[in-house]
Amino acid sequence: MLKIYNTLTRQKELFKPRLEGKAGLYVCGMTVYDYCHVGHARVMVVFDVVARYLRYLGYSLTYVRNVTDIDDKIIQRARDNGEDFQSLTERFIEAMHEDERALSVLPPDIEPKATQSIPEILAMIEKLIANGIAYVGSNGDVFYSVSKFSNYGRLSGKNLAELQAGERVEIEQAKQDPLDFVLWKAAKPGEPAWESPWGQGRPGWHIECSAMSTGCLGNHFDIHGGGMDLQFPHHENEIAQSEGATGEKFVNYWMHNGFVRINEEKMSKSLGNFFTVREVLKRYRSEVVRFFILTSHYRSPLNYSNEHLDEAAVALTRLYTSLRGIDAGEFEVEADYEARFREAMDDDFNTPVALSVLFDMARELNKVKDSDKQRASQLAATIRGLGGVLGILQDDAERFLKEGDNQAEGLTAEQIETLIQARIDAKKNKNWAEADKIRDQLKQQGVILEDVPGGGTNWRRE
Ligand SMILES: Nc1ncnc2c1ncn2[C@@H]1O[C@H](COP(=O)(O)OP(=O)(O)OP(=O)(O)O)[C@@H](O)[C@H]1O
Ligand SMILES: [Zn+2]
Repeated sequence: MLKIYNTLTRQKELFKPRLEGKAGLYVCGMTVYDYCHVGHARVMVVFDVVARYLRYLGYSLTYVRNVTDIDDKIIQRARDNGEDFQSLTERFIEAMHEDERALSVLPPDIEPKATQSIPEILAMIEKLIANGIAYVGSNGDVFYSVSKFSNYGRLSGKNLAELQAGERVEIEQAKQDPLDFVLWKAAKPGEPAWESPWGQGRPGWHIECSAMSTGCLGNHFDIHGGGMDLQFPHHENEIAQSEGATGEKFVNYWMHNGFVRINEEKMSKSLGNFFTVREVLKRYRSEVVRFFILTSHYRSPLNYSNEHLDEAAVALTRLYTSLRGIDAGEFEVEADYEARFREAMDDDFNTPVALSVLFDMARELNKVKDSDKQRASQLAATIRGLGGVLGILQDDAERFLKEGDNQAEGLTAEQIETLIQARIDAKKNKNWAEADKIRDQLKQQGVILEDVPGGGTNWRRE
């Protein structure tokens, strides 16, 4: 029986769908003004596995992941580029779809865009005003009145009094209360805008998701997901808006994935510490990247590093090596291993444990390969069958293993020079540990450093 960790109740709960045999899943998707980084890839892959597993369990699933295609950062980037915002967002939506295909992420059933959901958004804001929960501010923006929603703060475990105490004296006079958030922004000159009862403007970020999710899945649906940074305020505000407008419960299970981190920090566009999916795919095969993401439980942090990706490549190669030369034939998935795999996945989608079951199978397969062809084929069929639930191990083993050799490109000269410079800087700062670490890292990549007497560093490939 599937159990899901529900952020709302802070415990694992048995998954009971609202409607027998059916499930609805909504995930907050990308704000499309740049290429997807590995953090975004994690959202895509994690919820792709959730969707695949729900379907494998027999649920008829509707999976919705939105696209935020209008917001401040989009407007700013389009302005910087001197292009209109649609040409910017179209380009990055296409790039996102390419990344998704590369990572074997199956497209969601519905991919609503904010700019195409304006009527639903307006209807919800009007409902909130009619219910006395939203108001038009003195600047023409429409705000949500947080104090009118008694459950505010439940998801993120904050209470109103605490939040209010944390707010500094209001700077924005248009609001009645500092905690109130914007539902509709009045247009400034030259900004993209839509007609509304409150004049030209555009939707706030939170209302988009309330309108798109309920529009696609109904007022009350099963699962809502996104990165853990979205718990507050985004998802808190979604609950307040949706429940405030419909009077019904909004979502039964809230799922949040942990961050992809670099050196203990969230990988993010704003911090500038990110690797785009396409950069990473130049060095690692897409299946390795997908596998890497699955090696960690979705709620745990996932530390991005070349070493971890190299480890993922080695591990995946081990699985493919076990499959080499074995014809899976017509065999069905073997019941005992499948039960163990399911037990892992039923436990809040525990992919690292599910992968360990695949490794156990590979070990047995290696043992019986020469002695028991029948058992070997059955195991191969099981590895491939269960691997498919995770979206891995569907390639031809021979091809995967051969490609592996060609792809070991190593670091580019530019990357090597950058690391050498970082090592020189570390030494200047007497940070010997860091300097040694860089030397070792380069050595692992087959690059040998030779310090020149009197300063400077030469390098060569092993
Ligand atoms: N480093 C990360 N690890 C895991 N999930 C992430 C990471 N960064 C963003 N996400 C998630 O990706 C989804 C899309 O987010 P969005 O496009 O709004 O990016 P963002 O959070 O603004 O990214 P950034 O922080 O890089 O600017 C959200 O569900 C968000 O929580
Ligand atoms: Zn959202």
